[in-house]
Amino acid sequence: MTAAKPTPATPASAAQARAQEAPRFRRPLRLGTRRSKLALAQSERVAESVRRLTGRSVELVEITTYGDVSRQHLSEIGGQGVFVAALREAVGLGEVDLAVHSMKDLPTAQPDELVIAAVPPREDPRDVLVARDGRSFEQLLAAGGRPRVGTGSARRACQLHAWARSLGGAIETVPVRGNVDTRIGYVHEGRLDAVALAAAGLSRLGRLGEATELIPLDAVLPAPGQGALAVECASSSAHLAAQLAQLDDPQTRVAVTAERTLLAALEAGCSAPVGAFADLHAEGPSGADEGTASTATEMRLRGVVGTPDGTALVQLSATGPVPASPDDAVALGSELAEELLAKGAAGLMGERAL
Ligand SMILES: NCc1[nH]cc(CCC(=O)O)c1CC(=O)O
Repeated sequence: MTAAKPTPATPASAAQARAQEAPRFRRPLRLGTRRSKLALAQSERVAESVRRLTGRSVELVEITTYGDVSRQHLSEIGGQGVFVAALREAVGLGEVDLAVHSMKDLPTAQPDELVIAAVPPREDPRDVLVARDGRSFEQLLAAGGRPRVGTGSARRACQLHAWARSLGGAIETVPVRGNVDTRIGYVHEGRLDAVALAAAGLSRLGRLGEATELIPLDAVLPAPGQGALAVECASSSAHLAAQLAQLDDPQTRVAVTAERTLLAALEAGCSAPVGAFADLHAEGPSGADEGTASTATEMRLRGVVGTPDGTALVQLSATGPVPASPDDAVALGSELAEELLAKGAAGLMGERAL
């Protein structure tokens, strides 16, 4: 600390300055959230960023969604969209000012009255395994029998079966749902040999250390948008949207835009076995450097579609210059979707068990 100086007449921080510029915005912002630990963790993290950026207080408003109370299997009640619908409704009705969604749970159709004001920097997009006795996937397979792997996701089931086969083994996938504790509990209770989860979810709960393996992207592609968040507000809240835009990471936005375009173009239901991942990298042979924000020149979009038993699977990739705007990312997503459809993707999705 330097010696005390006379207190300046101007506000001490940029945030306070902004708050003073717009006194009518000083009531607390209401951020609608689901009540699960994961939703609360990611909502609180975004709330903290919004407080820092705007100097406004932000309060969390818990909203119970049908998906939280129903014990039905997700594919029967309409997939992850059920979690999002109630939050979107609350934003649309002005009951809350904004909502934070896991991007992968967000339906690809964007309602006119809502806008994704920010897509913050993405976390690790990969899936992980939490396996018994700290075992790797290969070790589980080597133990013989058919290890029981819990997942409620057709995408994960499809690719995990295919991965096991590529290693000369076989697994049994067991549908599970419930929160992270419940799922991991099945492994500790000995009911399952492993469960597959999103790294980002565990990480946001501070539990990534419980993962026994980060599943390589070459084995299992994540759900479109996995690891990313969407900060949504009413389209009519232009001032708020402009403030929230400061949380936006353009690279994450173009990547998830490409992935979600692929999903939409495949006309896939949200429980369909579609994986997609776009990464930005420096030009050159595939597998070259990851490419940082400044050096990336290309974006590669990978997509996979298959049957839940993993016996049929189409995986392709498309590479283009780093999109200058989300619209350019749409082009790459559409192109890859067309190629996947030409290779029979529609037939594979049609075969999925409902
Ligand atoms: N399916 C529910 C869901 N929605 C978002 C995440 C994790 C966070 C993310 O992917 O961004 C999870 C849990 C999981 O799939 O393990």
